[in-house]
Amino acid sequence: MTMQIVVKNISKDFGKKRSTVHAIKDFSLKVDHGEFLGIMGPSGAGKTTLLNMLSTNARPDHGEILIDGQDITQMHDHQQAKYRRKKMGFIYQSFELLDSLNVKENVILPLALSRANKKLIEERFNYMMHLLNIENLSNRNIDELSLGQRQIVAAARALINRPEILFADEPTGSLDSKSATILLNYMQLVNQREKTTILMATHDAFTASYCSRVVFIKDGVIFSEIVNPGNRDQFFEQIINMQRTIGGGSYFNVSQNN
Ligand SMILES: Nc1ncnc2c1ncn2[C@@H]1O[C@H](COP(=O)(O)OP(=O)(O)OP(=O)(O)O)[C@@H](O)[C@H]1O
Repeated sequence: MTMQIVVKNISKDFGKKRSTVHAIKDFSLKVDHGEFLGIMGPSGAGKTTLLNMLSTNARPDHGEILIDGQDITQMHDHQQAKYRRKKMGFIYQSFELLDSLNVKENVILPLALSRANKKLIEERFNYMMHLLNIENLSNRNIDELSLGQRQIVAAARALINRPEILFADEPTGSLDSKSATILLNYMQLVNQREKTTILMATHDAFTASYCSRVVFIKDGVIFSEIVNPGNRDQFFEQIINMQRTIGGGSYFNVSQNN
């Protein structure tokens, strides 16, 4: 695999002088093409701030973020917006599906916005619905779907324009364990079939056990990392142990999905 993302010494502060929060501190990271990377750490560790900077939704105060050699922090806002539309997909806990549109209209939205031709839109739509096994939901309204179904539909929308990088922030946060498992299996499938790089922040050890590597953040810096040994149960145990080492109290959810 080749290097896709190179983060060099980025930092991000919030607030004014006296009450400054150093959310991310002199942070460096490398991610290969096709990795499924988990980002874990206690509440307030900086996970969301990091994902926001990697996805051009926030700018670091210092440092560089190279994606395939290009420093995305140096782009103008409109260039970043175009870059996001073309290369990135997003799955967040809150879905952000539009209630006024049906499933199909929601899923094809990213392609429709980038004015793709109709044939391509139909092809990609059919492929995604088939891949995620939700063809039967095409004509439903969003308010007729279960939480789990909404999350899978949100995943289909995030993936329809074949993003090179998929960002997921607590994607299983509002799902029961069955729906979470279904979504994670699909994410893994997409990672393997489409070679999509996935960057996922989560508190949940079961969710993280689907990753190929997990980095643990504490107080804005990398605390440690673990590579999946090729066995999910074993990886799960290693993740739980690392969570215990880092601390962060009961906020870590180690049992819900297992
Ligand atoms: N817009 C903001 N304004 C001020 N402080 C912020 C802002 N966004 C984040 N922070 C602070 O930066 C630190 C890192 O927050 P961040 O949301 O990245 O953590 P996190 O690891 O994602 O936490 P959680 O697991 O609770 O979502 C926290 O101390 C947070 O309070």
